[in-house]
Amino acid sequence: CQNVSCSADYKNYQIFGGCTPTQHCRRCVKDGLVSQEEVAALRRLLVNGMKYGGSSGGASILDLHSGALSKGKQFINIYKSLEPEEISEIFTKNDVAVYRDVKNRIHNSIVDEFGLNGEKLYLTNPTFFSRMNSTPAQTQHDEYWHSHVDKIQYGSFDYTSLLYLSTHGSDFHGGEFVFDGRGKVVEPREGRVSFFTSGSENPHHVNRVTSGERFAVTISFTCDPRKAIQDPMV
Ligand SMILES: O=C(O)CCC(=O)C(=O)O
Ligand SMILES: [Fe+2]
Repeated sequence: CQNVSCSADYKNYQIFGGCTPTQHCRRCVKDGLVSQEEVAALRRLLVNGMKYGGSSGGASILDLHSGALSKGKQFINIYKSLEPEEISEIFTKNDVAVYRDVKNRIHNSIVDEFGLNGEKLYLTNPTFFSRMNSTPAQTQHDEYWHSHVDKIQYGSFDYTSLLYLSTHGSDFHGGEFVFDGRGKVVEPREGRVSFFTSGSENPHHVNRVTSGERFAVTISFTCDPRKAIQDPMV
């Protein structure tokens, strides 16, 4: 991991002991936390979900918690617009168990790396699968290449994690993850997990994908129990 000085962003929110990053801000990359079989299951889930939707531009998301799925220029809620049989074509109980296990492992890794109290770090919204490709943007949601700070963009985030389900240089070109400033790059590769504190100490963007398809999962954590979300139900 690489240490960075924490920004003052967290002071604009309530501070939660044993969780809020006020002293230790960093960026970590871990390989080997997630197995090839798990990656394959999650990637299949994402590809299956996209059969029922997909953005008309270059960025599509599927959020199993809220049910949001990109479709054309908008979003549908899979739990409202799809039949139960269609939902079961997207994911099985086993796939959801894989998702939960992987998420818990990443949670534990963040807790260890930052010395947190595990009971005080919660999953938050939005947590979602993403597919990015080189299709020209149709709406702002497709413009994934802009620099941003997750805590400012999404509010509740304190720790952001990213799980990559495809590999830069073989499944797709472009699409590197870049921390702005000194331009430190994380090359997406299958099973790689990157996590970092979500404040202004870690502004970042994704380079435009020039060919192929980039699959990832954004898994977000908060220290605020009021912002906690539950595992998806099946
Ligand atoms: O997919 C990525 O590598 C980064 C996505 C991202 O920055 C975000 O979801 O906030
Ligand atoms: Fe981000």
